[in-house]
Amino acid sequence: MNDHSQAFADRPDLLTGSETGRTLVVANPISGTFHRRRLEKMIAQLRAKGVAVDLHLTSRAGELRTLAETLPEDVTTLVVAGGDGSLNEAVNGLVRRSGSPPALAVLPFGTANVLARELKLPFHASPIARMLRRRRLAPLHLGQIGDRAFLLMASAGFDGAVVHAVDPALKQRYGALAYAFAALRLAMARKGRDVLVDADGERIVCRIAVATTARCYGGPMSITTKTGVTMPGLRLVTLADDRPLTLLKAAVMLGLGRLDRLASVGDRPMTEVRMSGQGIAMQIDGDAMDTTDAPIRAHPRLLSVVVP
Ligand SMILES: Nc1ncnc2c1ncn2[C@@H]1O[C@H](COP(=O)(O)OP(=O)(O)OP(=O)(O)O)[C@@H](O)[C@H]1O
Repeated sequence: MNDHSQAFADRPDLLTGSETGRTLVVANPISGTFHRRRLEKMIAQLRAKGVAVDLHLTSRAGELRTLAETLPEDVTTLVVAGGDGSLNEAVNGLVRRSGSPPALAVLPFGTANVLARELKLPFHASPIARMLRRRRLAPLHLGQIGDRAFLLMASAGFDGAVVHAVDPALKQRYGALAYAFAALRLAMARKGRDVLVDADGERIVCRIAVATTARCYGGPMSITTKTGVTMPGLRLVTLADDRPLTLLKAAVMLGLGRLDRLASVGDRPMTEVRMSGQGIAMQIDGDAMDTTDAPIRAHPRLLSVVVP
């Protein structure tokens, strides 16, 4: 039993099969901070303690989703060694399984690693191996946009435009700084576009709209204090204007975890939201996505995640 046992009270199947099953580690070798030796050290430590572990390296985008959907039944833990984009693929495979899904775990190798920050996961091999052996589970609440699941957020407006504008070569080289460069360039040059948000029967016009399951955003920064991935309920966070000074203030307040102090920020619970607007850009879990006005809501399936 653990602190989250109550949250699993009506889903005991998510807590079963812990010690006897196999663990599959799927690593994305192109994720931002991939580190072969850290990966091998974690696996060696698990095997030394008798945990049955297999390793698979992805060779293309999209592979993880298929793997997660078709995992053999005896795999009870899927460890994603990668970032939030890889995790998004994994959850989209796991929610399509008919039976009880394996627990998800993370060896953070991404650039922003928002889920890892949200769950306060360790980043080094030994504490992760210990965490996997202890196998303490928490519920992982997801959102969906249309039929695609997300584990952190789906958003439209300035932040979507930044994700689309990031140069992959700069991201590989400078990591999270590449987002700051892109944001600065866009903030100075770009003509803002309205995002039209239909939120549970109300129309909101803003410049950034984020439907979030998570507390963290863009790394360790906090976009809301009113939800988190282990809690049910999405929040709709909006920013009414995206002039450079407002964006600067928003960045500072995000860093302080007090975004809701800004007059131009809205933070409300949401059930169903649609986002639209001429020429707006969208992102999902930190990756660019095609613009869609498909409904955004809580995902009906609950997953479980290994936590410290
Ligand atoms: N072998 C591969 N070759 C090319 N792309 C891959 C491969 N494996 C996975 N991908 C894609 O790489 C994308 C980015 O990977 P990932 O999210 O792991 O790292 P990141 O972008 O550095 O981290 P973060 O999302 O935390 O910023 C994923 O969306 C995934 O679809």
